[in-house]
Amino acid sequence: EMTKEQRALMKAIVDAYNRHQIPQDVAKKLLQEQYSAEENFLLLTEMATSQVQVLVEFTKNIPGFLSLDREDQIALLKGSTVEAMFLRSAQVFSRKMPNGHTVVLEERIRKSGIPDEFMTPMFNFYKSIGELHMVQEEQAILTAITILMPDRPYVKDHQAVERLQETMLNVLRKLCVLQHPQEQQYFARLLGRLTELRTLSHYHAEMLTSWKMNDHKFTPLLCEIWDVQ
Ligand SMILES: CC(C)c1onc(-c2c(Cl)cccc2Cl)c1COc1ccc(-c2ccc3c(C(=O)O)c[nH]c3c2)cc1
Repeated sequence: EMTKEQRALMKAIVDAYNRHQIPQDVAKKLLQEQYSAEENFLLLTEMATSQVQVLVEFTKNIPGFLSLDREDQIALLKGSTVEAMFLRSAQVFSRKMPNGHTVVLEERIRKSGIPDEFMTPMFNFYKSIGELHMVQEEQAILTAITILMPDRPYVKDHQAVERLQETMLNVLRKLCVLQHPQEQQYFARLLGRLTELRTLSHYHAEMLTSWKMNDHKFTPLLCEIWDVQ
């Protein structure tokens, strides 16, 4: 059973996860603008920039995050943004957005100059997340666990991050038993997705390089968080 503290922690994280979403007018743009590769790239850049802002706000609401060393907070954000955005966009796909967003988002990603060799692993990941049928609480806590990864580059106080992440892992483990009682290994499968996220973030670094080579422009926020340009 979950303790009172664990239930309070889960509520705080799920509320933050729901409170911070991409503004609807930005998400709606996916449906409106036309389909040139240039236009798609610009739209995805706008979505990513908006999503980074949403992630920063969500992260600040993770209990204990703001008590971490400031430089470690930055290191965790920089190190986890791509993975958290793969998780978030995967959830958008598995949510089967009502007004066809999913199809449009997939189309725009497929036609945005991303080299084909990254498409397969990316959409395999989206499929594997969809098959898990995560509940919202699991999505929110898994995102927090991804952000609180102690072995990100440049993290100094490894232990402080590990303590926070461990608290989240304990909540997630209990939540999985509650939500998927018939699936013994559900928790293990969820954590397996975090390994897949690491591979995707390596692919993403190569995607960035190939976009940079073709002189694609990013926003100042993305340049800062992804150390491009
Ligand atoms: C700079 C650009 C070209 C880029 O580089 N790598 C990636 C990239 C890609 Cl192409 C795939 C995965 C991860 C990244 Cl960073 C991207 C595009 O990133 C994103 C990030 C996030 C959304 C995203 C989030 C939420 C919602 C949402 C809702 O919540 O209601 C409704 N629509 C959503 C859309 C889309 C695209």
